[in-house]
Amino acid sequence: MRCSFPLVRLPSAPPLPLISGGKGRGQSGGLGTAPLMPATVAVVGGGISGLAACYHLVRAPRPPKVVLLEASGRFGGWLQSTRSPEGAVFEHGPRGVRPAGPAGAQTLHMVSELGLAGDILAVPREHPAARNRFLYLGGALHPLPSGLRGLLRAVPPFSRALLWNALRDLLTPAGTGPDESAHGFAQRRFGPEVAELAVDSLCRGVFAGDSRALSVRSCFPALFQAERQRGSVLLGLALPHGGGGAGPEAGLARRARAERWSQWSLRDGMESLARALVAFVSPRGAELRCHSPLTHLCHRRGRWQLTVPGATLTADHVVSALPASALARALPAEAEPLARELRAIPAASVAVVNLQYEGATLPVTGFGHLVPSSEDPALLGIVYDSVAFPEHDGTPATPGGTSLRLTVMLGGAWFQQSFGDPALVAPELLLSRARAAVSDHLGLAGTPRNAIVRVQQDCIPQYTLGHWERLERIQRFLKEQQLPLSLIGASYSGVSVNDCIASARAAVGKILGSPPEP
Ligand SMILES: Cc1cc2nc3c(=O)[nH]c(=O)nc-3n(C[C@H](O)[C@H](O)[C@H](O)COP(=O)(O)OP(=O)(O)OC[C@H]3O[C@@H](n4cnc5c(N)ncnc54)[C@H](O)[C@@H]3O)c2cc1C
Ligand SMILES: C=Cc1c2[nH]c(c1C)Cc1[nH]c(c(CCC(=O)O)c1C)Cc1[nH]c(c(C)c1CCC(=O)O)Cc1[nH]c(c(C)c1C=C)C2
Repeated sequence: MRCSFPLVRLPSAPPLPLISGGKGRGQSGGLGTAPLMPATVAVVGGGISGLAACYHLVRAPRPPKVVLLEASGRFGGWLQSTRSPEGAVFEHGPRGVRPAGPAGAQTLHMVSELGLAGDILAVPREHPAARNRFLYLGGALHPLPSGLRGLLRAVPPFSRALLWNALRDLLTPAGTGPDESAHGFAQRRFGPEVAELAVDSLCRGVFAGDSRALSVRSCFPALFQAERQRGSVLLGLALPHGGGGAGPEAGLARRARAERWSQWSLRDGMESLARALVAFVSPRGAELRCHSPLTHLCHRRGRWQLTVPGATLTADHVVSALPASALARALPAEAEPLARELRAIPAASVAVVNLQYEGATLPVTGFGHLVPSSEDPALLGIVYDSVAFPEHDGTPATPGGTSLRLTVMLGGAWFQQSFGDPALVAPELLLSRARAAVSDHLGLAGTPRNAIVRVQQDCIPQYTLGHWERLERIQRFLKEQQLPLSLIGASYSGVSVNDCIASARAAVGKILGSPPEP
């Protein structure tokens, strides 16, 4: 079966007008082009991005027919929460969402409309889980410097007061290259110590990635822009900048600002956000199909044909909320230029080990600690879940006792070299590495009451050097071929839950010709 990806256009299917992602739309994110108001939209991939796309589509004044295809037997993608018989909640994917910025506010608006406002668990900015983060280095935990003390005095493991790094940033001329590794950028602007300890760990704690391979332009766009626009990262972040505060702040977002939330979760865990989206979109006409992996996607005579085992569907517009590599696998040979770019967006695997200890006490209190790659490449960090969200601890084994939840994250960009093939690694090995780390780093040597090991394969996309050019080539291909295909999700312009939801909203805005309400 041949598809019409090449520049050949059939006479019966004249090109439909394009809605460009450019002027006047006021939204970025969501790669792709769209005809005006398609009758049928197929959304592929039922993670938070695909579900959020369905949510915005069904809320349109005249919604198109919406079909969602999900390969697995459940919806939510990496939003995975387990509740133990004692009522403890364990997160195997995201555990906290930031309320800040327009994307944070839009997510909260959605949460509110889904009827979840009463389920929010918020962490205020003054809380230890918001204020304290640690580095594990040289066999000891070190608080990450904050406030004036960290600026003026040398705080181990840093050998100098951060003021010197700040001065270096103020005096170093802005870079001129189109992109740079996060490591190279930090080294140039703040010096080797900040690059090797702080930025190395930051990249591990957000992307499970290697700062020497990750792109500063794509992973930390605010830092990159700050340097380019103000000549200094610190000045750029401190001075007011255009954009940002778009849209009226109401409801939950206003409450989040008033109560100074730093992050939030949900009483039944993050997966309950996916469940609420399914419950919202299904009665509004969206057809949700799980166990329906897309195996082939092609564009013929102006319509999409989507092949899933045992069936072929047609649609006017496709929203791909798949990981880039999964979309590449479904494309026909004629779309090789697009598939090649998509395959070049890799993803890192993370072993997520949830542990719960009875009657244990942490030596420090905070969000958790990160481990620089120079200390132990295999061990990314440990989240002290009970500090941020004690409501998820469940009932302790003994009345009046305590039940401490921790999550150890292992592997990431170092998975293969540390543990071998993620598909073959023995869970017992990961569990023993995780328990050893908890014992060595935190002094908790007992037997955990609960232990869950999940190997999350290819779970965090890696925006490597030149990622922005890849996105431009993808965009150009879609535009030249006039393909009614939108690419959303973590593979492109931000991995956070907020970014994924924002990419879905922006793509639906382009499909419908106006930004979704509100
Ligand atoms: C361990 C971990 C911790 C994280 N922590 C945080 C955090 O604290 N805060 C935060 O904001 N973010 C966090 N994130 C990031 C965030 O959770 C993810 O980036 C986000 O959930 C990705 O959503 P998505 O819908 O784009 O992709 P996915 O969740 O990957 O969804 C894609 C879906 O497509 C399906 N699929 C694949 N192939 C096919 C096919 N051929 N046909 C049909 N369907 C297919 C998959 O089964 C999946 O359901 C974390 C991620 C991980 C893995
Ligand atoms: C140790 C590994 C990881 C930890 N969390 C993640 C990994 C790979 C994944 C992750 N964490 C965050 C995000 C969303 C990013 C965003 O823009 O909101 C993702 C995908 C949040 C986050 N976690 C840390 C930071 C600095 C951030 C960014 C937002 C913020 O500042 O809150 C640090 C951190 N992550 C982990 C630990 C143990 C840790 C610090 C102590 C776990």
